[in-house]
Amino acid sequence: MLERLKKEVLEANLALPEHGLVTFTWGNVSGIDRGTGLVVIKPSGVPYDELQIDDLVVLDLDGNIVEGSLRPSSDTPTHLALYRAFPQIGGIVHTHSPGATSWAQAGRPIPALGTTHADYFYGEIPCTRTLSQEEIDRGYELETGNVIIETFEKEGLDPVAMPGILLSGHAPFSWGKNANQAVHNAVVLEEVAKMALNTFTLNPQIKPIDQFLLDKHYLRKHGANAYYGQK
Ligand SMILES: O=C(CO)[C@@H](O)[C@H](O)COP(=O)(O)O
Repeated sequence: MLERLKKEVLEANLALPEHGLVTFTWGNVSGIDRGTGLVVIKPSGVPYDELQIDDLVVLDLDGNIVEGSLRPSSDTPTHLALYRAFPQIGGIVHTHSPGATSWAQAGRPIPALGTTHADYFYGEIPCTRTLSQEEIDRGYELETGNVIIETFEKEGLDPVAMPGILLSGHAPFSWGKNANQAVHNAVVLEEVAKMALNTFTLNPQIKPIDQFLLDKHYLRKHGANAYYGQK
């Protein structure tokens, strides 16, 4: 079942330690087949160097396990909530990458301080509010998804133009049209988080880049008039 998607999700999970985004079993990647509505996700707590394709878990969007003998990632409810709310996305990554996690723990959004940021994220990378005790008691991972969705609705954000977010006190989630693009965006989020930390150290008074420069860089890579690369 879903062999091609499973292969893509396995390779995307194995790319996390390759890019230095995870330590031990931290983090997870999933992908969705929009035709069937089935999601493939990493099993919970399995070391990446032991992960096999048959360990992956297949679920429907209600969280029912369709295939797999292992327990799915503990973050599965978050992934499923985002797939239900954001039909444009096909892959999701969660990590505790140190740079982005530092901003999340500080409860601060990452401002667009340069063109590297602007190439991938159309503006400030948002940070959610913290969850209440009641929300945590209701279901931490599901409410984590809900607070991400709430943030996007409140700030009027497009999940395609803003393929990531910071969970206050926790760590980042990134996404894309598929698992591989979600990993790419997770790598970029970590890079721009580290760059922003260093930029503020060099110049604490730094301000976000001008809107026209943000537009120039984002729109040269995305949208109908994109001209970057060989597409
Ligand atoms: O955020 C956390 C733990 O705080 C999780 O994302 C773990 O980092 C990975 O959990 P599994 O996917 O292995 O259940």
